[in-house]
Amino acid sequence: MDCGRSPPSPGLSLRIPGFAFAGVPVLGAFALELRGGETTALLGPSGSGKSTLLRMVAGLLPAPAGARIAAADGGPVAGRLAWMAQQDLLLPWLDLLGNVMLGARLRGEAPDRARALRLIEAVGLAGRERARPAELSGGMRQRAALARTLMEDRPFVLMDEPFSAVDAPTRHRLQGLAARLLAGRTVLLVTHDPLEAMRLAHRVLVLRGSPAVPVEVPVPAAAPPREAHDVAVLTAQGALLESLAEATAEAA
Ligand SMILES: Nc1ncnc2c1ncn2[C@@H]1O[C@H](COP(=O)(O)OP(=O)(O)OP(=O)(O)O)[C@@H](O)[C@H]1O
Repeated sequence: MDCGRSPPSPGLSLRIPGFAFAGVPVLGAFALELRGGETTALLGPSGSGKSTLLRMVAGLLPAPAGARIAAADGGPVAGRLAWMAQQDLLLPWLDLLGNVMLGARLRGEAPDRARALRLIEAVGLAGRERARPAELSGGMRQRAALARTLMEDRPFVLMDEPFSAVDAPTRHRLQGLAARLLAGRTVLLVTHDPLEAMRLAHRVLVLRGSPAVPVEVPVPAAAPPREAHDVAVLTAQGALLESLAEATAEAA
């Protein structure tokens, strides 16, 4: 199934004047353009504000005064976002098909059952439509979560450590699947995994400093998805790891 978007999704423009929780600064002031149809990976030390930024973009946290989060096509951001988290957030009492169609049901719309079935097939879960989440492995549940994210067919996709809870080979397969199915969307991917960032992202940012601001790091010349064993990917992964170590030392 071709889930890519053509033409690609619009870009997202973020201008954050800084952000604090109860007076404790978390994010510094910065402006960031997420290019349309591209995946931007965001890394940084634990507590540097990655999820905070993601939640702000998603509208789950009130943006501070003076912040601007805008779509490059002038359209709204709210209502055009899909979210995929580390926890699959599947409802245990619904089967796989019910979970994939949940968004439409919650909005009181008639779900597109044929599309849901095609997406379930695309993530390799055909034949498991009637299975409850408890009957699926962790990797299968994340694939189900990916199908549910794609079911929303939103131009903007926010992913918060989407594959961190699964084993390395499963993560590797899920990354390939996500790259194929999310092609053309504007994706902001929070991850702790430098290899994941270098495989999937057009641009890689590290939150550095205190309060933290995103700093761009070099990526291999080839367009993503990139092979994990590619020398350029491994070299970039090493450099990213060093940048993360420096960021962690700065934050300590
Ligand atoms: N609701 C909240 N109220 C107060 N402080 C918060 C709240 N949410 C997060 N924080 C604080 O804001 C800072 C940034 O948290 P955030 O979850 O964005 O970090 P992160 O980079 O995503 O971390 P991790 O990699 O561990 O998930 C942390 O110091 C955290 O304790």
